[in-house]
Amino acid sequence: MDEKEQKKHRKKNSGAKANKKRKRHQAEGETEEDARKRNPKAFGVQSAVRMARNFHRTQDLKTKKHHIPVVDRTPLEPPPVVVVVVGPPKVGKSTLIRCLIKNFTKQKLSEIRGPVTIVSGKKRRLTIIECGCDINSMIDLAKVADLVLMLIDASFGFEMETFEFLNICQVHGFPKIMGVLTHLDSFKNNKQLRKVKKRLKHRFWTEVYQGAKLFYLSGMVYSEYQKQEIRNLGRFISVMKFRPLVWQTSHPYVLADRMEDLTNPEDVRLNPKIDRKVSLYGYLRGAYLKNKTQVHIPGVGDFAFSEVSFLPDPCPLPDQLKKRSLNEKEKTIYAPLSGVGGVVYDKDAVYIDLGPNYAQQEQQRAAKPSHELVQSLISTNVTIDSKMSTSKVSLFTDSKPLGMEDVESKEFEMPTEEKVIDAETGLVRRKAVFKGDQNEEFDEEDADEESENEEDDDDEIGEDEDESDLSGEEDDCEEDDQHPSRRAVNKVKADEHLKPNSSEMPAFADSDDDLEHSEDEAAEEEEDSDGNDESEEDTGDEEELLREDEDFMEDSDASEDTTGELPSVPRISSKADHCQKKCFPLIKCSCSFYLSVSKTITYDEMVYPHVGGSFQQESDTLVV
Ligand SMILES: Nc1nc2c(ncn2[C@@H]2O[C@H](COP(=O)(O)OP(=O)(O)OP(=O)(O)O)[C@@H](O)[C@H]2O)c(=O)[nH]1
Repeated sequence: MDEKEQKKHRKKNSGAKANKKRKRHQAEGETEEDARKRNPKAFGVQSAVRMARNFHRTQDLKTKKHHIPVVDRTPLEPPPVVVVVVGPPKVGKSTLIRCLIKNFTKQKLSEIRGPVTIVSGKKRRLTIIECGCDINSMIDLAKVADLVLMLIDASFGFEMETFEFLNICQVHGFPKIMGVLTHLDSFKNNKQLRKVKKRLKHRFWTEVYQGAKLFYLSGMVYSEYQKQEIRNLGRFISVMKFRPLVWQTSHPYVLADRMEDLTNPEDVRLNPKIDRKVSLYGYLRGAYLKNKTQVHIPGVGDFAFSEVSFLPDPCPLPDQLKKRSLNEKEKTIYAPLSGVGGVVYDKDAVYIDLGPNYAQQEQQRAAKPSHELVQSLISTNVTIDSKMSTSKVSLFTDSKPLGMEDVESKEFEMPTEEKVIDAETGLVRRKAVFKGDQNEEFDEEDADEESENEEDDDDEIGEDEDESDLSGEEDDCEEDDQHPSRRAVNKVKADEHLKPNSSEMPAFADSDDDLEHSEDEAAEEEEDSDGNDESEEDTGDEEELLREDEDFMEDSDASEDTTGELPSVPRISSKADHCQKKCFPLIKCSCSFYLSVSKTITYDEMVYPHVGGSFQQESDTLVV
């Protein structure tokens, strides 16, 4: 019987016995070298390819370690990481910033202007800024960027802006760059989508580096990118590590997130090219900043600070308590240029943020017209009286423009004010009463009577109702041989012309002078209207017709008085003063805009943020 060959005994490599054996060998002094000698085959080169691969790997690791000794000067509480969102026009930069802000802070910013600082984690803040498509903005922001989100429209492919920015980045050292593909929803075919993604990815890797991170935003839901994708991107940004760039760590620099022009607005008005004194606010990055050092402001030039001071952190990191995530209170946002930032203490004022909703409403409702009003008031060189006398107003789209002569031609009158107390709410409402309203009432009554008698004057009543038909028939008022009801219709027409005229100057309507005047006027108008009523009671008679015409002329006189007072200087100037006080920061903004584009002005002790221009390395410090 053949005995089955027994399995050979395998030496134990682990366990108590093996450990005992190993210890014994060590005690005897046998090293790895000895083991190699004892069994050279086991340690010999098995495969040349594997050997080469191993060699490369160890070399790679060694070179990686060479970077580590770079001194990281970031303080214990580091400044916010500068995230620059770059891309061609309409690629979705603003949408992405809005989504990121919403993701981190649960707040919606309708309009994004300038840098927005948010707390993104327990130890990280982000300053997100959109980079315009002009080369100057790119140059300036490439210097200060820690992370670049490079947006690419996948439906279109790469655009020149992307490559321009990449080239610019090479000058001062490459910041971290992440690609973001948008407009992926425009692909209906999955195969094509995959192909495009692959092509763009490889192109991106060639330009940036092999394996550079590329995010895909696959489409929009209610004008926002998909929540999960934004969350992933946000998470990635908030845990990402940054290697300090030599240029950035060796230069102190400030990315100004707020600016106040401290120059007296009156001086600026008198001389728009006056030297300005400007305060810039922002986090200091890179290195320490000495007082009275020279600073370079891109696009403007080199200047010296007059003063540098510490301010409380407007967007602080949360307290270092042992917890996993931020609570709602800690998710702060600071974006003064976009109108967000709570209470802000300024050199000469305190600003209180009234919340995003309020800001939006204000912007939509009141702010915009008042901007224009204030700006036009500041930039005006001629008096309002003279302007009013030469200006013309077109009340309806088809009507001929009305000048001062027309207003003085005794055809129109201002409405009178009637205070109406609301019985339910007790509110006092200021109703504008036109003479024509009474005429209208009369017409209606008259028409009722006439309709009972089945007369043909219904057409005129129809005209009365149809305001638009009346607009182009001003000259008819002067004709004396008209039917009285027709006359009344024309008066209504005149009043209607005045209605928009009064709304031409809404800003002056609530001044005190105006109110006082309106009361006087109201009394006057009441008298006039009484007269009118009398005249309207008897129609068809020629004498009455003439009398009515006289009344009309009187009314027109009244209207002349009213309209004559509209452009009077005290009323307007008082309102203008009021506006100036109310909108003070806006005035400063408008002036600063002017300065930023003008380079012929000489400035003294002035610092000014301007994203544009090239950096000359004459000064140590950079303020963007
Ligand atoms: N379908 C689709 N539309 C997008 C996508 N991304 C952005 N949009 C739309 O593109 C338009 C432009 O978006 P914005 O965020 O204003 O683009 P932008 O780059 O900030 O534009 P500029 O500031 O003018 O350069 C908006 O109407 C977005 O709704 C996307 O992925 N898919």
